[in-house]
This record gives sequence, structure tokens and C-alpha cells, in this order.
Amino acid sequence: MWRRGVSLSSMLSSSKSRLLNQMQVACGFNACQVFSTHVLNPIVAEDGVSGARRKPFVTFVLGSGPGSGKGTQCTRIVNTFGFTHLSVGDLLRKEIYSDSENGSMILDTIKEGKIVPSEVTVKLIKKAIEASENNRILVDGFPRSEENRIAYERVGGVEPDIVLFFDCPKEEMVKRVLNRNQGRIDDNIDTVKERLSVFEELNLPVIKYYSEKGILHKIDGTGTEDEIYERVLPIFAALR
Ligand SMILES: Nc1ncnc2c1ncn2[C@@H]1O[C@H](COP(=O)(O)OP(=O)(O)O)[C@@H](O)[C@H]1O
Ligand SMILES: Nc1ccn([C@@H]2O[C@H](COP(=O)(O)OP(=O)(O)O)[C@@H](O)[C@H]2O)c(=O)n1
Ligand SMILES: [Mg+2]
Repeated sequence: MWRRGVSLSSMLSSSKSRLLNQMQVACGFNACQVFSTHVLNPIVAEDGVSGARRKPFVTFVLGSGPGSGKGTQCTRIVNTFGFTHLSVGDLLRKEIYSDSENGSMILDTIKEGKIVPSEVTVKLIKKAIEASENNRILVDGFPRSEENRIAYERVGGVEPDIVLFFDCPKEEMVKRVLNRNQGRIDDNIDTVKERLSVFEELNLPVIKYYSEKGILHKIDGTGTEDEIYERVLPIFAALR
């Protein structure tokens, strides 16, 4: 079990501490908090021994439905900013073809356009994040419901630093999915309709939650892939 621990000031020489204090006065923000959360704070084990790994910068990637362009834009973010892309749909699809006891249940759930039980999904995500040595991670397609979100919180999953939300009109999403051509069992008009209604019922409260938390970045998901990526870039520019 990992948790955050060591304070920034204890890690810095006194001259650096003085500099940070001066910045705090000059900039009107708590420089220690900003830097310690995103850059410097290491993850520390329960026994107090510093782990090799810092808390990764985690971005959750959501959309207004299937075909909103999540996966496409994730590939670009990976190429520019060196993130690891964890597509939760891909993690679930891999489970279907492994020897997992949940394989047939996952297949049926995806075929119906419903949401796989959170305990299954959350375990896969947590394992994938822990296995990744990258400090920048995109979790694409999660949480799809409040139940997803709360289950992840309960197992101590690494919370997102920011959440992207690609907003696209229904007709455009349907057109894209039906042209996707990746042989997916859920890319047919009946499943897409079900997925859109699942989105409205279950996904919207999650969007609202992150919006109220002040970490949601809503992005216009219409236009060409290039045009959309131009809207994404400034969000990550500070990470370069
Ligand atoms: N801006 C865009 N304009 C037209 N087609 C797009 C655009 N972005 C993605 N696509 C295509 O639409 C389909 C769905 O995109 P994808 O990234 O898989 O969406 P999601 O992961 O949200 O379901 C893919 O075939 C992709 O190539
Ligand atoms: N958090 C998640 C993500 C995906 N899924 C399932 O996996 C399917 C495919 O998800 P995906 O993210 O690959 O789909 P797209 O939105 O990319 O088209 C969903 O329709 C759900 O059935 C889930 O149950 N829970
Ligand atoms: Mg996708």
C-alpha cells in the first residue's frame, strides 16, 4: 500500500526554502503545494522508506460517447508528451481473450453496451498503473459511472490530476463509430444507441463531479483531428 508523505520543505536546502517563500509572497500562491503535488513529492511506503516512484501525473480521458475521439487524441498526446496510454476498453478486451474467469461476462457486457462491474475494471487499471514505469499516464474511458469512480477511490487508485472531456454531437459520433472498421463487436447501430443512453444516464454525473472539483477540461470534439489537437495542446504545454 502506497501513500504520499514527505513534505517538500524537509527535502530542500534552507536556501531553496527561502526562495520558495519569496515566490509565495511574490506570486500569491503556495509554491510548496504546487511543486510538491505535481513534481517533487515522492511516494512513500507505509514503513516510511521512500519508494523509487513518484506519484504519476494521471489524466482521465472522457467523452460525450463512443466515437468522441478519445483514443485518437490520446495517441497524439502520447507522441508529443510521452504519456503511457491505458485504454480501459482495450484492457477489458484483452481480458476476454485471456484465461480470465470474467472473460465471457465482459464479452456479453460490451456486446450489450453496458458497463462492466467496477471491481473487475478497477483491478485492471490499478494493476496497469502500478506496472507502468512512466510518470505520465492517460486513463482512457474511465470512470464511466459514479460507481466506477467511487470503487476506484475505495481501492486507493491514483487520483487524476486533470480530466479531459471531448464533447461531440451524437450524429457525428455515430457516423465515426460506424466507420471505425476495427472489427469491434460493439460498433453497430444497436449497441451504439445503448451506449449513448448509458452515457446520458451514468457518465454525466461523473463529468459534473470533476467539473465541480475544478479539474475538468472540456474540449470541443468537432472538426478535424488536427483542429481538435490544437485545443488539447495548451492543456499539456506546461509539461514539456
Ligand atoms: N476529428 C475526427 N474526425 C473524423 N474522424 C475521426 C476524428 N477523430 C477520430 N476519428 C475517427 O473516428 C473513430 C472513433 O475515434 P476514436 O478515437 O476511436 O473514438 P473513441 O475512443 O472516443 O471511441 C475512429 O475511426 C477515428 O479514426
Ligand atoms: N470504464 C469502462 C470502460 C469501458 N467499458 C466497456 O468497454 C466498452 C468499450 O469501451 P471503449 O472505451 O473501448 O469504447 P470507446 O468509447 O472508445 O468506443 C464500453 O462500451 C463498455 O462496455 C466498461 O464497462 N467500463
Ligand atoms: Mg476508444
